[in-house]
Amino acid sequence: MEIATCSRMVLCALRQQVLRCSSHCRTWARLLQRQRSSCVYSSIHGFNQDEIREKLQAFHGGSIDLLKQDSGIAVLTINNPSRMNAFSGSMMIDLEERVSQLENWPEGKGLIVQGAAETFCSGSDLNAVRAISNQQDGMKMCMFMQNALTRLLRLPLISVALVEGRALGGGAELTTACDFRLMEAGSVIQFVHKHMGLVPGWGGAARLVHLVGSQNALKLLGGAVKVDPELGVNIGLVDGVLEGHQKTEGAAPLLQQAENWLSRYTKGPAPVIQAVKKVVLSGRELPLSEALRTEKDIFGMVWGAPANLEALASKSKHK
Ligand SMILES: CCC(=O)SCCNC(=O)CCNC(=O)[C@H](O)C(C)(C)COP(=O)(O)OP(=O)(O)OC[C@H]1O[C@@H](n2cnc3c(N)ncnc32)[C@H](O)[C@@H]1OP(=O)(O)O
Repeated sequence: MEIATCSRMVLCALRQQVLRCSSHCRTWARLLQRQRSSCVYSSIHGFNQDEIREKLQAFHGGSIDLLKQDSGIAVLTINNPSRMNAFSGSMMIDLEERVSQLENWPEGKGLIVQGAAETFCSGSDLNAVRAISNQQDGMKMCMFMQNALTRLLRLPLISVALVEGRALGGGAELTTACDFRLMEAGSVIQFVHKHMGLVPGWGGAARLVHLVGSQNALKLLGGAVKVDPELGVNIGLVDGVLEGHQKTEGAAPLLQQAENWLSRYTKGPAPVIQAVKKVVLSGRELPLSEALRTEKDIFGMVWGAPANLEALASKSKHK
């Protein structure tokens, strides 16, 4: 083949590659924009993020810790052991910041949300709740947490709440902002809101109805039912039960068990795992026509991409 013809072909292939890349970039940008604008509340709802952050900052204590691992699985730890991992105001801000970090993690595939010191989370810090018991501040805190937890659930990562000990009130709501829930034998999830003269406000009721149906949700909220692992599995709230590592001799540490459980869904390249989460998320949340269009966009990003080309070249069989 003539050198000129050969160079023309290379140039043509390069141009196609550039066009393809810029089209992918535009699709990514559009999807990311969709994800960002997917906060439930913004200024048009009278929500002022800076104002509520300033208020929440006054109630400090504890932290939300993020560990991003080379495996592509991150661990988010609710860390306030002296208050059974209750959420102080500053922890709510921390949570929002950690979610932002996870939204910008190209290598990410999975997320485990756990509590420190062998319990999950006892909900809002009751000291903060008492201090902001006026209706306006309560609503602002509720909007802030709904935004943060909605973004948590919409991360392009497959997420698991690892429930050890107790998940109460807002802690129970937090478990519903993950794709899956694993419970240690002997642990409890309880929407205790009714006993506090409340209903869920962090989006937990809406998500619970999606997970277990309105009949079961009504029972759990109306009766402030203690959900043990057996009941959780029976009603579809819980996806797996882990051996209590302290009570069962030879059992692996809980976090290790959770990572093993999750790894069957996170095996493979990050762009493919993220695409899997995105198509499921759009199917879960969008009206059918919009979900189908989003699925097409996401499909366009994996079609002909390295993982797809590699699989085609290896002539893999699915026996
Ligand atoms: C969004 C709406 C919400 O989340 S409303 C909040 C719902 N949560 C609650 O009402 C939990 C109330 N706490 C409890 O029922 C018990 O403390 C539980 C979690 C069952 C633990 O009991 P127990 O093992 O006996 O420990 P304990 O009561 O001595 O607690 C240890 C220390 O932790 C504290 N703690 C616990 N939960 C919270 C909380 N949500 N806010 C603030 N502090 C909390 C306790 O007060 C106790 O502190 P201290 O040792 O007395 O200083």
